[in-house]
Amino acid sequence: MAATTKRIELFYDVISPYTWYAFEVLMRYKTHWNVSVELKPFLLGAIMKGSGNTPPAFVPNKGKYMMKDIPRLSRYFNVPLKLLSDPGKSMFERGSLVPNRFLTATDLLYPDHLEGVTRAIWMELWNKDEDITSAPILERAGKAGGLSDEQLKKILGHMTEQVTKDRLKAYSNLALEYGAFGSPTIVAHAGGKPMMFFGSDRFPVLANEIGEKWLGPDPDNQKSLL
Ligand SMILES: N[C@@H](CCC(=O)N[C@@H](CS)C(=O)NCC(=O)O)C(=O)O
Repeated sequence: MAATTKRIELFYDVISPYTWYAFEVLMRYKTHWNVSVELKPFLLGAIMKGSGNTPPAFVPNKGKYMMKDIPRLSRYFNVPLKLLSDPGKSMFERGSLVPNRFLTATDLLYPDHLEGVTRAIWMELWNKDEDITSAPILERAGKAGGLSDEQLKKILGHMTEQVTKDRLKAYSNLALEYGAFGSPTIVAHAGGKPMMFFGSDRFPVLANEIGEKWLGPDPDNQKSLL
């Protein structure tokens, strides 16, 4: 009998720090687990609205907790994430529509570059504290992610095309259909019904459910904690 082809969908918004951790873990595990990983940019604002949720930082004590939790997790996951100087401005005033359209257009035109460009945008916001709604910063991220000047020009022109807006909406709606209420939303397909997981802290459980081994957050790093 042919082995089941396992796949994992990562629905993600680059505005979410926890999602950077989940993204790197999945990219590391691509070569360890018998799975394919599909990157699906979505809009966290649409997920919050569609599910009737609110951002956790709106609860003051959760917000304070996150300021402590996020740096701890940066060390645990071995991801160079740093706190933002003005989270309100970066996360709620500027929001994530522009970078998500940039990523969606990248996915539509040059899907092989989506992983690299996504990582580079996370570096700009969550490591360098830059404005990821600004065209020069997106262009810098695009180049760091391997795009040529010509490709970048096409992507920037494609960001406001209907097909890009529709795709972003479709991925947000699909995530809501799976039961999403936040980011990261991870959907595992391993033969039975799709299994939805929320958070970068569910990997040991996910591994157990799909019959793969959890070797800690950074399986190629000897010091990785289990
Ligand atoms: N426990 C999760 C928390 C993830 C999280 O708080 N994600 C935020 C966005 S940065 C969210 O969408 N939260 C929705 C909620 O907590 O209901 C983890 O460790 O990854």
